[in-house]
Amino acid sequence: MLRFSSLFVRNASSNSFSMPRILITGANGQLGGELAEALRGRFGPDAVLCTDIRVPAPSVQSSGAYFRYLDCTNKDDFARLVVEHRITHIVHYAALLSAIGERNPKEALHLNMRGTEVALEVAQNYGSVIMIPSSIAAFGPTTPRMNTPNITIQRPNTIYGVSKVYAELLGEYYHKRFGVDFRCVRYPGIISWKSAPGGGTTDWSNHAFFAACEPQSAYTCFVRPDTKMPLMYVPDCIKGTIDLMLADEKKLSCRTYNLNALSFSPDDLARAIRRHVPHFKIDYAPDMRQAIADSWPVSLDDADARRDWGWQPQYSLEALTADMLQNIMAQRAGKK
Ligand SMILES: NC(=O)c1ccc[n+]([C@@H]2O[C@H](COP(=O)([O-])OP(=O)(O)OC[C@H]3O[C@@H](n4cnc5c(N)ncnc54)[C@H](O)[C@@H]3O)[C@@H](O)[C@H]2O)c1
Ligand SMILES: C[C@@H](O)[C@H](N)C(=O)O
Repeated sequence: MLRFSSLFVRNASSNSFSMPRILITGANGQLGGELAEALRGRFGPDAVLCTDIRVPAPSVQSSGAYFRYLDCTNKDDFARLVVEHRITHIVHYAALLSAIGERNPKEALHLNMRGTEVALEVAQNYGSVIMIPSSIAAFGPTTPRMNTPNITIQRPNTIYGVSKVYAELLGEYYHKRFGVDFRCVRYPGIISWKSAPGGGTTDWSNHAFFAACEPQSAYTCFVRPDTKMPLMYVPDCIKGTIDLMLADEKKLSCRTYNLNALSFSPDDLARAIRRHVPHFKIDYAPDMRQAIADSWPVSLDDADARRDWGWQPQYSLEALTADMLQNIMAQRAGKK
């Protein structure tokens, strides 16, 4: 059920909060609804305000979270929602991802850069904690690809990657210069079944599961079979995000953290899917996304996140595969 923000305001009785009140930008994307649902489960029905420029996605509607229209590049509108809803935490998700960003570089430049600037300004002006996810896309072809360190060479060659480095550095600047409580995780490619991915280079890892559950059970993959990439199941991503958001500030030795979980290729995934769907077929037609994938890490060193705030992913490739297939099949049978 979709809820409306007038109820949200009615329950905000003072300016001091023992519970966080979290605004998510770009909440209609792959990750927003899942995060909203987890946060409401943890902090109660009034804890989350989802915002986006599209009508609420099914995952946002089923999360039960309040929804308001917000173009995150509009500073006045953004500030108004933060004030009216007594927001204590901002999760800035709105962005154009890697592949779609290369098709629309000027649009990506505006949304990803301006959106970040506005979100940080609002966080500074109203004292909100701000989480902005970065990505494996913040690395580039000259970065060490195996066990990529937290601090290393960052010379990405996509507009999305450039914008993620900008978000990391600008957030750290706002932290040092203005005391903004900026927190950032570099997500790998995220795999989920409730919402489709938004146009990235890791989308194959989602598409293959949905194709496997079609009657013909066949998928044509846009990167080569041996393209190993860092990937993660959405429950691990959401848990990591919330854990960092709530972590004791004194324990944070840095503001931007690598998060690692799994590394696998389309060929590895096809073998895992065939353990459940033996007739699954995969073939390959690499396109421009191959060059992007080849410029990104294979795995990340996430020792800092493990040490500082206890990051620990739960899902293996086998567990993720079984859970994805079971949920997609239940969804198709009308049971989800
Ligand atoms: N999904 C992944 O695999 C992944 C991996 C690494 C990092 N991330 C980061 O996590 C965040 C969320 O990713 P996602 O996969 O949910 O993205 P997505 O592309 O699925 O969703 C982005 C959302 O932003 C919204 N949006 C576009 N323009 C907007 C505007 N002007 N104002 C407000 N909203 C606007 C879109 O309508 C969309 O709902 C992004 O910052 C992304 O870079 C995602
Ligand atoms: C990796 C991540 O940022 C996104 N899934 C992309 O491929 O663009």
